Amino acid sequence: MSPMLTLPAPAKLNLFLHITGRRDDGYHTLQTLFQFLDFGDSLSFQLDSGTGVRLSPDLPGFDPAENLVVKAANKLRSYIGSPPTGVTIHLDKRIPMGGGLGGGSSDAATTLLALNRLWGLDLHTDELASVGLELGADVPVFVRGHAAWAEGIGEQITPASPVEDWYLVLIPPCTVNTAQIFRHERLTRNSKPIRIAPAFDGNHSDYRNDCEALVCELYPAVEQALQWLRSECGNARLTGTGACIFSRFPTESGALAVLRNRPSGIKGFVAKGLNSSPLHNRLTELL
Ligand SMILES: C[C@@](CO)(OP(=O)(O)O)[C@H](O)COP(=O)(O)OP(=O)(O)OC[C@H]1O[C@@H](n2ccc(N)nc2=O)[C@H](O)[C@@H]1O
Ligand SMILES: Nc1ncnc2c1ncn2[C@@H]1O[C@H](COP(=O)(O)OP(=O)(O)O)[C@@H](O)[C@H]1O
Repeated sequence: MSPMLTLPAPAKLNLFLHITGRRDDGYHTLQTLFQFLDFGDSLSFQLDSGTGVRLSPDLPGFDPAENLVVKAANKLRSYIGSPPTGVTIHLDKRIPMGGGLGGGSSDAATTLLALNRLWGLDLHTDELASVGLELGADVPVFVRGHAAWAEGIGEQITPASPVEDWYLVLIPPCTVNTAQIFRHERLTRNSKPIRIAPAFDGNHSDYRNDCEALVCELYPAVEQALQWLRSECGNARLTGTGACIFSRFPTESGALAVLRNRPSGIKGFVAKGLNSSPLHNRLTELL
């Protein structure tokens, strides 16, 4: 039996998200600031003597073939032509699905980096990021492993260093469909492009999430949670296309105090913002 490699797949926040246009292929141009969280999924990888990709456990009501972990492993297998071995993967899922926390994309990135290491492929990060982009617009930022400004459809990435504050993340009891939000006629798509500033951290009322108004209109649970969080601590914002919302705090204890007070029926957690991905930190430790 080969040794097992266990790696983290961190969640992300979009500290702001401006939509600046729509391309002919329907994808949207945006400007966003990504930061990782010290909260996420965990994946374990073990090579085996087979040729296929096996994933456990099944996510309830979800076709395993559609899991981005399996898709990432298969995409890498076709990219290299002849996979050296099979692999068995265990996914410990903690990031809420469809929450705007990037769990699927992060799981995919962790799978690409793990198999690059275990199969001894030595593919460059640029190559892994372009394989990842075919799986989703957010995968490259997780592959590169640094907090970043993203432009284009999310694939043009510039490393950034926003303040590593504490965040309270609330999980309203609903799942938002990203494609539904992007195809909606009432989504605003005309934010004026801003210039990237190295010290900028999105913590300003001029910066917002352009999906927020529409998501609140379509998902009252998100609007209620946002109103509550704003009444408690002033700042609160949607991440990605939701449904999760977050508020920033200078201390962990401040965030935990508001979490304890949350309305019944809403889950949440407190986590620290990280500019360096725990996945990359772990891979470096293992070198
Ligand atoms: C907008 C973000 C911000 O982080 O939202 P979240 O998904 O995290 O909430 C992401 O870039 C989303 O990335 P991801 O979830 O990987 O999206 P994809 O699978 O690539 O695309 C899902 C659907 O969203 C639309 N889409 C996505 C990204 C983009 N820049 N323009 C789009 O119009 C497309 O209709 C696409 O079919
Ligand atoms: N391993 C995975 N974890 C989460 N979602 C996945 C996974 N594989 C495929 N998906 C699909 O990707 C969608 C987006 O998931 P996720 O990345 O967690 O949220 P978001 O894009 O809102 O940040 C899910 O609703 C689900 O249909």
